[in-house]
Amino acid sequence: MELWHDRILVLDFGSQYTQLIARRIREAQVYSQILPCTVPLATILAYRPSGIILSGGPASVYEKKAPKISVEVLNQQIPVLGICYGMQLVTHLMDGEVEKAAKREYGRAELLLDDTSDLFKGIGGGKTTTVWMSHGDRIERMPKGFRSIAHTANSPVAAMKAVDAKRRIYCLQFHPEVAHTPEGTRMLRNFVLDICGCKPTWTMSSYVETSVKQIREQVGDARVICALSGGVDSSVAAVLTHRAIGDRLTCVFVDNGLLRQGEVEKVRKTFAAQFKMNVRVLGKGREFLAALARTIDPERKRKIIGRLFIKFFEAEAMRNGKAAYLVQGTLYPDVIESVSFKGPSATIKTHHNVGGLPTRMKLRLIEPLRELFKDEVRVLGKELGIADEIVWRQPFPGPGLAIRIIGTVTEDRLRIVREADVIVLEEIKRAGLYRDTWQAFAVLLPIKSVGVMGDQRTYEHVVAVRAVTSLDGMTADWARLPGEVLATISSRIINEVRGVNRVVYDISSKPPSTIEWE
Ligand SMILES: Nc1ncnc2c1ncn2[C@@H]1O[C@H](COP(=O)(O)OP(=O)(O)OP(=O)(O)O)[C@@H](O)[C@H]1O
Ligand SMILES: O=c1[nH]c(=O)c2[nH+]cn([C@@H]3O[C@H](COP(=O)(O)O)[C@@H](O)[C@H]3O)c2[nH]1
Ligand SMILES: NC(=O)CC[C@H](N)C(=O)O
Ligand SMILES: [Mg+2]
Repeated sequence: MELWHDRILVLDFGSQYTQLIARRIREAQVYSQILPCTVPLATILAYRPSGIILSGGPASVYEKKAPKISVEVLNQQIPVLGICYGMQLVTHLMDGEVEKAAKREYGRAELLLDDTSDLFKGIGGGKTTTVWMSHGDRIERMPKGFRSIAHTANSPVAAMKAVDAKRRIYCLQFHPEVAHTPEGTRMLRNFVLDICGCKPTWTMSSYVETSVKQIREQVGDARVICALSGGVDSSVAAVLTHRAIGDRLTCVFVDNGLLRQGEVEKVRKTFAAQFKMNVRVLGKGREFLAALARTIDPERKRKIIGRLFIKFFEAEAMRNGKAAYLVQGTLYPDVIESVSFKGPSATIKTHHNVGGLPTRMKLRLIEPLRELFKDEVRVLGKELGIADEIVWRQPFPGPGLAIRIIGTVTEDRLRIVREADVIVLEEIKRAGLYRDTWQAFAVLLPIKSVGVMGDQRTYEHVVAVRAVTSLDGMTADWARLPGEVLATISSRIINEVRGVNRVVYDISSKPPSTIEWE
C-alpha cells in the first residue's frame, strides 16, 4: 500500500496565523505543510502539492522589500488560495493594483456573497456571513481575468477568483483560518476537498501506521534510547517507537529530585507495567540537590540541571550496548520556528532538553512527532492507548520544581512547593478547569511575612499561585479563576502546608512576564 497523502502547501509571508491555516486543513484530514515564501519553485513542485495557499503577512506588496514569489508559482495548474497579503500579492504579480486603503479594516465584517458556486458553496445561506478582517491595503483594480465573488461595505473586492475555471486561483481579503470567521473552516474545506480534490486520508491511525513503518526502516536492527519525562511529547514519542521496535527501545527517566509528588511511581506504572517497555529510572536526586546548593541565579540553575541531566543520560546510554539512535519529541511548531520566514528570536531562558547529546555521542535522531501540532499529538496518544491522565497533562518544565523555588533549593523548600502543587492541581481539577488551563502551579517566594494563627504570631513563607491560559505557551494570560476556587486553594495551602502563612495570586500576562518565574 502506498503511504501517500494528498497535501497542501502553505507559503508563509510572516502572518501570525500561518500555523492556524495548516491546522484547519489538517482538521479536514488533509496533510498540510508550511514552507517559507522564499523557497524556489523546484522545491515547491518536489512536494507534489494538490494546492498552494499564500498566507497573510505584515508587509505591503507595493513596498520595495516586500516578500514576493515567482509568478510562475501561479502558472502550474495547481490551485492557489491567496489570503490577505496572499491576495494582494496575486494581484500585484498579475498586474492588478493594490493601494493603501483610506480606511483600514480590523475586526468583524459582514461579507456579502456574490458567487456561491464553489469556494463559498454552502456558506451563509448563499447571502451573507461574518468574517474577520485585518488589513490596511486593498485591491483597487483586480488583475485581468479575475472577478469579485464577495464584497463588504469597505472592500468592493473582499474575495475574487480567476474567471478561467481551469486556472483555479482564489483570493480572500479576510482570514478564513481564525475562529472569528465562523464559516471559514467550511471555505477552506471547499478549497481543499472540492477545488483541489484532496482525499481526506490524514488521520492519526494512518499516522501510526506510516510512522511505525518509517521508524522500522530508519532503525534497522540498531538500539534506540529515549529520554522519557512522562510529559505528553516524550511519552507519545516513546510509545510510538516502542510499537515499531519493541524491546530495542530503552527509556531513561531521570529522577532529579525536582519532580512533582508521585511522578516516579506514575511513570513506572504506565510505561513499565502497562506498556511493558524497558524503563530505567535513575535516582539522582541527591546529586542534583548537591550541585544546586546555594545557587540563586535562574540561568545558573537551568544550566547546572541541563549539564547533569546530560551526564547521567550519557552514562546510561553507554551502558546500554551503544544505542545508535535517540528518540526526541520535537513538535511541528519547533520545526517551523527553525525554518521560519521571521528571524531568530532572543534567548529568554535556556530550555532544558537533550539536544546537546547527539553531537557529542554521534547519536542519530528519531523525531516521530516532528510533523504534528500539540493537539494532534494528544489525539495520537489516545490512538496509541495512552491514558487521559498523561495525554491531557499540563506541560511541566524539565528543570522541574527548582525553577519554582525562587532562591536556593533545599529539601524543605521542595517539600513546600510539592505539597502546595498537589493542592493547586487537585482544586483546579475538582472545579473542572484542568483542561482549559494551560498550566496551574505553586511558586515558593524567598520572603517571609507576618501572620496570626490561633492567636499566635507567625512569621512564615509566602506561596504564589500561578494559573494561565494559553494556546501554545508563547503568549499567555492569567486565568480568571473563580474566587471560590482561589479561596479554597489559599485556605488549604495555609492550613495543610507547614511553613506557609500567606498565598498570593499572580495576575501577570506573558509578555511582559513569563509563565514560569525563572
Ligand atoms: N526527568 C526527565 N527524565 C528524562 N528526560 C527528561 C526529563 N525531563 C525532561 N526530559 C526530556 O526533555 C524533553 C523536553 O521536555 P518537555 O517538557 O519540553 O517535553 P515533554 O516533557 O515530553 O512534554 P510536555 O511539554 O508535555 O511536558 C523531554 O521530551 C524529555 O525527552
Ligand atoms: O521542557 C521545558 N524545559 C524548560 O526548561 C522549560 N522552561 C519553561 N518551560 C515551559 O515552557 C512554557 C513557556 O514557559 P516560560 O513562559 O516560562 O518561558 C511553559 O509551559 C513552561 O512550563 C520549559 N519546558
Ligand atoms: N493580514 C495581512 O495579510 C495584511 C496584509 C497587508 N499588510 C495589509 O495591511 O493589507
Ligand atoms: Mg515536560
